[in-house]
Amino acid sequence: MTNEDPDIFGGGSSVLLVNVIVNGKKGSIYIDESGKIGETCEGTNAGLKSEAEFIIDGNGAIATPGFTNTHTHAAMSLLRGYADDMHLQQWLSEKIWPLEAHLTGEDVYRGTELACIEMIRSGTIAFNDMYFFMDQAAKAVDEMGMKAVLCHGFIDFGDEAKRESEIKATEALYSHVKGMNNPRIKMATGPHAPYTVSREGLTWCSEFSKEKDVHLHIHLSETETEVKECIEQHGKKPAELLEECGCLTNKTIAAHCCWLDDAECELLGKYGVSPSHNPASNMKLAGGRAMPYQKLLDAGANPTLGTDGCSSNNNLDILEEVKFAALLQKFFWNSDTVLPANEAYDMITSAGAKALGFGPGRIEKGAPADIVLIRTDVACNTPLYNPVSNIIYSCGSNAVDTVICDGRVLMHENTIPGEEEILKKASETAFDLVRRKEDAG
Ligand SMILES: CSC[C@H]1O[C@@H](n2cnc3c(O)ncnc32)[C@H](O)[C@@H]1O
Ligand SMILES: [Zn+2]
Repeated sequence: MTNEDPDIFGGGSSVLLVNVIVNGKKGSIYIDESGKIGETCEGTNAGLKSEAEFIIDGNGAIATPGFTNTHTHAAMSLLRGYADDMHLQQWLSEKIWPLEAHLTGEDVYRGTELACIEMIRSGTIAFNDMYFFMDQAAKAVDEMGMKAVLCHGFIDFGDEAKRESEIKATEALYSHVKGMNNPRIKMATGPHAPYTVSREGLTWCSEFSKEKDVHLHIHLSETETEVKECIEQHGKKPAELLEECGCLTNKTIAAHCCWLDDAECELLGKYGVSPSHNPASNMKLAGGRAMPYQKLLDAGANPTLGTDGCSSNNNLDILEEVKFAALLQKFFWNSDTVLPANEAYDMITSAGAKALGFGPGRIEKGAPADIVLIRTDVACNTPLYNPVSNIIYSCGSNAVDTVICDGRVLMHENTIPGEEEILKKASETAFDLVRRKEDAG
């Protein structure tokens, strides 16, 4: 592949991808100035060469739809390696929340930039994010050229004053994102979890989501303890509580979903919820159970994949995650056929894109040009009997060569403009955050 002109990163240009494998055949893809796929065809399509401002020779690369990460806390990239090998509640209350209390908007901006770099490197073009100072996350996403659904993590612990401030933060994010007028960036409501948000808070979030037609992003049934406590406190299982509060819709993304029982899977299916499977985080925090993927799919839900934050994973590599998902499902449910490669691939392409409302997640005429080129001239892609099998099971992120989001080239020939400076700033910011916490005692 050649990168003769650095302006290839600018966006707003027509690009012709030649010599790529697209939908299983050797061919070309034309991307128009508006960032849409104009045409895909077999062969080199010499006719279109004269129209395109840039030509990228894929040198036999696989052209795949860009990947979607449906659950993360991007700026937690700054907390990578800060607290490992702990029980979830202890990890959150003793290490993570005390450090997060010192976060600033600048931290979230730098952490989200770093997260974008990491996600782009694994072929991710869109993500669903829950954290704090989300106007700063939005600024980073805007500059990095990715797509994201952003929510302020809403926690009230049943306290009315806290609820009022969370409502204000959510409303402020709504106005901010609306004002940005960037179709790649959307907001959602983000009730953190049934164990951290009151019924009133959950109901407010569901009503606001419906009124504004935005997504709702929540953690659901990650641990057995939270399920038991929900039944003790509310006399209901967590998914039933969410139904009662209006939180289950086809714009709901529910992270983890490990401990759902059959009836709760049916509920998520009935409302067309998108569960986000987070296998690395669940294994690391020893959640004890894998998301019931097959039950959710059969019930009509839209299972997708997320990495969770960098403190419980500890990276944002969706290709590593998808392999974990395909393996964990088989291991935990003792079935060698559950979550086959083609379904795992759907989770990170079409299902993920559907969950966030970012196009079909397929390479087809008229779709947003969200395209990733994966090198085939590397050991892990040799031989290439089945591109989808290799993407899920063998190739890994170091085979990702070029990433295009809405027609804008974000990475080309393994290069992301500005990466060195972003890593430097993120490292300084992370150490400064920990120093501020230590200084405060
Ligand atoms: C209020 S913003 C999001 C909030 O969630 C915390 N978090 C990160 N990972 C997890 C997890 O696996 N379960 C529950 N909560 C998690 C994060 O640290 C933020 O405080
Ligand atoms: Zn999470």
